[in-house]
Amino acid sequence: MRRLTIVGVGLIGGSFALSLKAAGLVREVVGVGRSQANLDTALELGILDQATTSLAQGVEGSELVLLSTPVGQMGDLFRQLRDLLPPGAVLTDGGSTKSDVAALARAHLGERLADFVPGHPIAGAEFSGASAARADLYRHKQVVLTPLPESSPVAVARVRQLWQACGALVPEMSPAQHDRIFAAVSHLPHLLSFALVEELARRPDGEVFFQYAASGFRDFTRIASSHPEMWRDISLANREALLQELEAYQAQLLRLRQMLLEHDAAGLEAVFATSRQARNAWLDKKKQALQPLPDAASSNRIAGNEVPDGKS
Ligand SMILES: NC(=O)c1ccc[n+]([C@@H]2O[C@H](COP(=O)([O-])OP(=O)(O)OC[C@H]3O[C@@H](n4cnc5c(N)ncnc54)[C@H](O)[C@@H]3O)[C@@H](O)[C@H]2O)c1
Ligand SMILES: O=C(O)C(=O)C[C@]1(C(=O)O)C=C[C@@H](O)C=C1
Repeated sequence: MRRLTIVGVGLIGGSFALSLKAAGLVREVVGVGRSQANLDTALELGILDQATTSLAQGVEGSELVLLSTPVGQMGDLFRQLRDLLPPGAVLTDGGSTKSDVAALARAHLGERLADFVPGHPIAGAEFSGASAARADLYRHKQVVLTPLPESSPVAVARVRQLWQACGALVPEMSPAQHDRIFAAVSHLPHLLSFALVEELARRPDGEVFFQYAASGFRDFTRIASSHPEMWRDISLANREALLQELEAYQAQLLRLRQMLLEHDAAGLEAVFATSRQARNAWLDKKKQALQPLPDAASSNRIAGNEVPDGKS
């Protein structure tokens, strides 16, 4: 591809650019940002070849545009891109929520809706900005596409091919199913982690607790170091599903509370045992999915999926 544009050059967009550059699939990457300092970092790190704060300049002559800003920015970007997206260009995004993004695209993109393919890389970290970007972030990770009925099959195939070239597996599902799943396995855990740390930080004697907090606390709260703006936008965008998951979790906490009140040792142990078994089974399955196939000639093939070698 001659020119790729990344709107929002942070962990997700920067890693996509680095990965496609490493695969030799893109000649020039243009970054559009709102902070010059972050764009300068991206230029220094070789993520970008050109940088601008103007969306109009940034998408000029581009063949593919990735929106990798917080999801709260996307409505405004779609509104502008309806007229700015070059003819023939494909538009995609990496936002963590999909029903809101699909609705915003439908509301603002007009005839260019067919060129839009919503996506979500299930890979990330608590770090943000261009300096957090890594060429291998998507290797052996999943990238969920939630194509719209209006999305052109050619655009979907193109986006799928590029994520596969980054080393990712690319399942598809509906935006609603996506949001239900990720409310439970991503959005709720972040809410809980932020909540615990903030509650301790607000205590007048909070310092004492932090002083003695160790690896259990560190593991549970790693994601509370994530970007507040990004998580504000995700929480509000997926509010309905998140509220449902929060209710289910509250019911579970009440159940545990009752067991504690009743000194119900067997009940507590049964919950912990089921949880441990489920988590270990999940980890084993993940490990197995990453085993190379017996006849795999290269590490680019992994069980159940073909991952191309980056040449198109
Ligand atoms: N961090 C993760 O683990 C993760 C994983 C999967 C998906 N996502 C999603 O990917 C997107 C980006 O996340 P990230 O972790 O790369 O964030 P990030 O903070 O590292 O990068 C986002 C960048 O977008 C820029 N930006 C914000 N508004 C802009 C605008 N209007 N125009 C141009 N640039 C703008 C910010 O200044 C920042 O540099 C979010 O939608 C997030 O929900 C994040
Ligand atoms: O590893 C992390 O720090 C992440 O938060 C990554 C994580 C997740 O919850 O798994 C966060 C948000 C995304 O949309 C996808 C992935």
